[in-house]
Amino acid sequence: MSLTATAISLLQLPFTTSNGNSLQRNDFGAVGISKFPSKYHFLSSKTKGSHLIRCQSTSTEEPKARNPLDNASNLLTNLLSGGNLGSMPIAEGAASDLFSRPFFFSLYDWFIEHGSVYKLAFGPKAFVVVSDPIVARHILRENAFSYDKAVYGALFEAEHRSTFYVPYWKFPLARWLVPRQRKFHKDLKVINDCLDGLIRNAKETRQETDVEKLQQRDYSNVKDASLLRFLVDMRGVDVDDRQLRDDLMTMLIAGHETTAAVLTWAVFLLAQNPSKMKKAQAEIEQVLGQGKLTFELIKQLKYIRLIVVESLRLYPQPPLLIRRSLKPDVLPGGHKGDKDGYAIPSGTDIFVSVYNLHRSPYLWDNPNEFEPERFLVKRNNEGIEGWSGFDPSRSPGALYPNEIISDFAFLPFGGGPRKCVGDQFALMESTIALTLLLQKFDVELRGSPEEVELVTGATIHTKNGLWCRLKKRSDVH
Ligand code: HEM
Repeated sequence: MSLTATAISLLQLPFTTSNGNSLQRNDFGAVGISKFPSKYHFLSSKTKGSHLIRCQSTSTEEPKARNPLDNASNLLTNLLSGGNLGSMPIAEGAASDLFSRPFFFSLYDWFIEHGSVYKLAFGPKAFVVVSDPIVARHILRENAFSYDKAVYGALFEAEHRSTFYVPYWKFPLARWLVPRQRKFHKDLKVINDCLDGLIRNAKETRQETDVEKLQQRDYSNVKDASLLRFLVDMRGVDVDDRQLRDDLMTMLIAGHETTAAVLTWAVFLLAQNPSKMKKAQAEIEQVLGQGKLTFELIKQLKYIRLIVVESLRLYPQPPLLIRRSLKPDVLPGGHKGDKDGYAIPSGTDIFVSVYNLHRSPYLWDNPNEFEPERFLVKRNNEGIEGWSGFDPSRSPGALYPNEIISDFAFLPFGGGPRKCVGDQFALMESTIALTLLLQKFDVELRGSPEEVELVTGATIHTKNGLWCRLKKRSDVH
C-alpha cells in the first residue's frame, strides 16, 4: 500500500513527492476525498495508460421531510444544551441531514438563511456555527486563548465521533466488536509500525549535532535527508520514541490528506475548465523551459499558484475549524447579526465554517465559480462593518494569499496561534506536484456533455458518476 511510501515521502527534504509519472492512488486523496463534505465523492483507479479519478455525485439538494428521529433529537438538544445563547438565531438540524447529503451543504444553507453566526441544534448537541471573518478573527486570533482546539488529527474517525449521537468507542470491547473501530485500530497499527521502523533506522544512523550546524547542513548531500533525521540528530540519544512518533504522526496526518485533497480538487476543477488548464500548461512550458524547477522558478509559476489557492478556497480541507470555549465570552455579532454580539457560556462548541467563509456571497464575487485570477484583485469592504477587505498589498512578497491579505475571509490554514505550521510547505508541494502533473498530462472530464452541464450547475444528479482522466500529453516528452 502506498501509505508507507507517502509516510516516507512526507518526511523527505526537499520535495520528492508525486511527480507526473508516479501518481499513486493515495496521492490523489482517494481515501481523504471520499469523506469530503461536498457534492462529489472521489474514487480513483489506474488503468493501462491513464489514471482515472471518479467524481461521483452524491448531492440531492431537495428539501427533506423531517422524521420522528429529527424531532426527538432536536428536543434532546434543547433539553441538554439549548436555550442559553440569548438572541442568537437558531437553525434546527435534522438528524436525516447526517445521512441524506453532505452535512456542510446544510451548514451553508443555514448560513444563508440565518446569518453568519447561528446556533445549530443538532441531536443531543448544539454548536455555534460561524461564517463571518470578524467573528473568526475573534475566536482564532484575538481571543484565541479562550478557546480550546479539538485535536487537529481529527480526520475521519474524530469527525465521525464529533457528530455521532452515541459514544460507541467508549463501550468496553468496542475496539474488537465494532467493525469501524477494528479497522481504525488496524490502520493505526500499520502507521505505528511504519513510523517505528523509520525511527529505529534514523536512530541507528544518528549523527548528533546542534541546531545551528543542522540548519547549515547541505541536505542535498545527505543520504536520507528528512525531518526525522533532523529531529533525531538534534535531540540526541535521549529522544523519546513515543514523542517522535507522535510528532511524525501529526505531520503525516495533518499534511497528507489535506495536500492530497487540494490536488484532487485542483485536477477536478481543471478538468471542467480546459481553457484554464491550457493556460496553466502554457505557463509551465514557459517556466520549465528555463531549466530544473527551483524556488526562483516557483515564483514565476504564478497561475499554478493561483489555481492551488482557488482550489483551497472552493474545497477547503478541513472545511470546519472546531473550538470549545474555555470561559464565557461575547462573540461579535457578525454581518447582519446582533450589534451587541452574542454571549456564549463556557463549554460551547463552535464550528468556524471555512467552507462558508470561502463561499460567502458577502465576501466574494461569484463565490461558487472557479476563478483563480480573483486573488490578484483588491476588494474593498462593501458594507461589512469591521472587515478590511481583500488587499494583496497587506502581505508584500507573499507567494500565496493568506488570512492577513483577506482579513480572515480566506482561511484554508486557519489563523492565529494555532495556524497550520505546514502551510508554506504544503502550498509549494502542491504547486510542484500540479506543475509536474500538468507538464506531462492533460486532465479530461469523461462523460456526456449533459453530464458536464450537470456538474457545473447547482444540482447534480449523475447516476453513474463522472470520470476525470489523466491523459499523457503527446506534445511533450
Ligand atoms: C494543503 C495542505 C494543508 C492544509 C489545507 C492544512 C490545514 C490546516 C489547518 C486549517 C490547520 C488549523 C486547524 C485549526 O485551527 O483547528 C492546520 C494545523 C496544522 N497543520 Fe496543516 N494543513 C496542510 C498541510 C500541512 C502540512 C504539510 C503539515 C506538516 C508538514 C501540517 C501540519 C499542521 C500542524 C502540525 C497543525 C497543528 C498546529 C497547531 O495546532 O498548533 N499541515 N492545518
